[in-house]
Amino acid sequence: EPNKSFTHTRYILYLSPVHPSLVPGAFLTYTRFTPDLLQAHPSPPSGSPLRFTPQLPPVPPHLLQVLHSRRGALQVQVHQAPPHALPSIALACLPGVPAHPARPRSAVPAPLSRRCPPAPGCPVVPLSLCPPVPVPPLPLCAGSFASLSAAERVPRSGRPAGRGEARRAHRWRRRRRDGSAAADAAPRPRQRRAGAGAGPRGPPAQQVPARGPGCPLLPAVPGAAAPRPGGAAAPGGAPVGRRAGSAGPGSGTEPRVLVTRVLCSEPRARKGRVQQDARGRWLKAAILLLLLSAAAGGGLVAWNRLRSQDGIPEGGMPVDGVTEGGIPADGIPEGGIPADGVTEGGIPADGVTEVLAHRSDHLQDKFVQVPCSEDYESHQRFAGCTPRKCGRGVTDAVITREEAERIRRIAERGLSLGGSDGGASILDLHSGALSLGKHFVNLYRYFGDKIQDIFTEDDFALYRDVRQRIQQRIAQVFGISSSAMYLTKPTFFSRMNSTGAKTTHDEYWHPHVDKVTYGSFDYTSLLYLSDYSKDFGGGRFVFMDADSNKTVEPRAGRVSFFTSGSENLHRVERVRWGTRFAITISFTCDPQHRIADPQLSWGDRSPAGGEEPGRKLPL
Ligand SMILES: O=C(O)CCC(=O)C(=O)O
Ligand SMILES: [Fe+2]
Repeated sequence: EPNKSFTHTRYILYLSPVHPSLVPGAFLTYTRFTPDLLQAHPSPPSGSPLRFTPQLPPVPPHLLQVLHSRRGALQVQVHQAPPHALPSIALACLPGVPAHPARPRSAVPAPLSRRCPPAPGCPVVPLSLCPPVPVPPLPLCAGSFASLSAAERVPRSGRPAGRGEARRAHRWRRRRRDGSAAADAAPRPRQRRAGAGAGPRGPPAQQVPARGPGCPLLPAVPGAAAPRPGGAAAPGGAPVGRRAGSAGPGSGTEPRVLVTRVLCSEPRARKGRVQQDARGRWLKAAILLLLLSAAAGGGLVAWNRLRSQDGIPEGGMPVDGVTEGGIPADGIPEGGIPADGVTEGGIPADGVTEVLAHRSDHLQDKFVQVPCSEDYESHQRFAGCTPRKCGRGVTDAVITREEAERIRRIAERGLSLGGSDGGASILDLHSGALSLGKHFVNLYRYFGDKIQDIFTEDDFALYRDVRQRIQQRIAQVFGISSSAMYLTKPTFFSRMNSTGAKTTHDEYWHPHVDKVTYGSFDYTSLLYLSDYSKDFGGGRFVFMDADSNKTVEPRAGRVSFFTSGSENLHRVERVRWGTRFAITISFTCDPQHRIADPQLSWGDRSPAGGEEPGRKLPL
């Protein structure tokens, strides 16, 4: 429902542990609005084979951010940039996953649904088609948001809403027409169930109590007392909730999934209604005056800081449709409206962003340990390799700037043969993939033995040497054996600039978890080949932690490495100007996903010949 008063919305999906399909190690998946960006989020062992599908248009993908995933609950945030409508969410069962509690872990499907063929074998069935199972009522907790004032149930697919539901929806509409604050705060009953073609949704129904400290996130209580929305205003705003479970006659005992929508910012209109006395106004004016004089004095300092921090080029302001202040010419700042203190990718505008590595630093060894996520538990563990210690490190002491320069020239030469129409091009010497226009070609097939005019043995030797040194450093820092970890795919050069994306492949700025996105990764490393704020602006790497963001400013020769699970959710800021080069070098603990170092001879593919680019190495 378009609502200009709100800037972002949180959906909290509570996965009922009583769902019949709950099996250890099953997966919750979500999409980022476009099917080909379909990503799976491996849920913890008690997870649910539920598919979470925000509707495709009209909210652009970069407005969705997975905030949090925990046993039984996934929290996503949608940054709403008016006039985009809020997305709908459809939840669906993945049939074919037998409801068998004793299902062995090893039989769990691969976590990446991109690898799961959409059909047959992996059809998405709307939640409402899942077999209803009566469950005992459970106590309801409302999460950390203080007052969820409204919730609603989803009628079963194909079944028209009951008369009670229709009546309540009507009442809601009437309140809304009357302009009551309660209706403002309440979600509009949905007309269609997302993705399922279902009839009208239930009305706003329940007010749930504030969650006490230590109150766990629990699924919905069927048939819980259901005061009307608007009864209790949230402190500091009017968050509203939306619940979806199976509804209908008897459905009070069939909660399966609870979707809570929390509108996180206060309606602006309300702020305007706040009375201010004359003293308050005078105080405001005085503060403003103070701020203005401080701003005048500090302007120069701020400008200089901005130049170095945000990578504004010496020659002036960024180009390519990006205006001063980083607001693209389309009027919507990158990632939506940064009201409510949040900008794209959840970087809080209130300064809760720490710099892990400044471009100007020369870091010997920086390492920050973070608790491992449970992601590794849903995969086979490999002794001496699978992360037990998780974290992120940055070093400028493994690869020299000269070596980075040479590697960068390899990337430039390779990418000069192709290049994406959009802002992100890749060159994967292992698989041969090279961006070309809106597609990829195979370098080795396309250019054959001409490859040897482009790259030399020395280039490939340096590439190998560099990756081996990075591998050794990772092994040393994480206390594992270098020989127990293997290069995996994709390992690739990236070239990013401020050209607008032409395909989803160009959208490199989305928050993601490498283990989810790429499957086989256990350790990710990035070797930067150009300098932030000198060669390009924007394009910082951002670890997105729950409490703050931590940035790594690229610098030629800088190696950033981290465990690939969701303890290291991250994104790359959009490049504002210039060109950014990097290599993503990835490692796996699973020998099955091992790949070979690239060979120049791959360009000379005799029928008998040699290893296939990108082919997995035999065990
Ligand atoms: O280039 C970067 O800084 C990060 C790239 C990245 O996140 C990835 O390749 O998965
Ligand atoms: Fe990544």
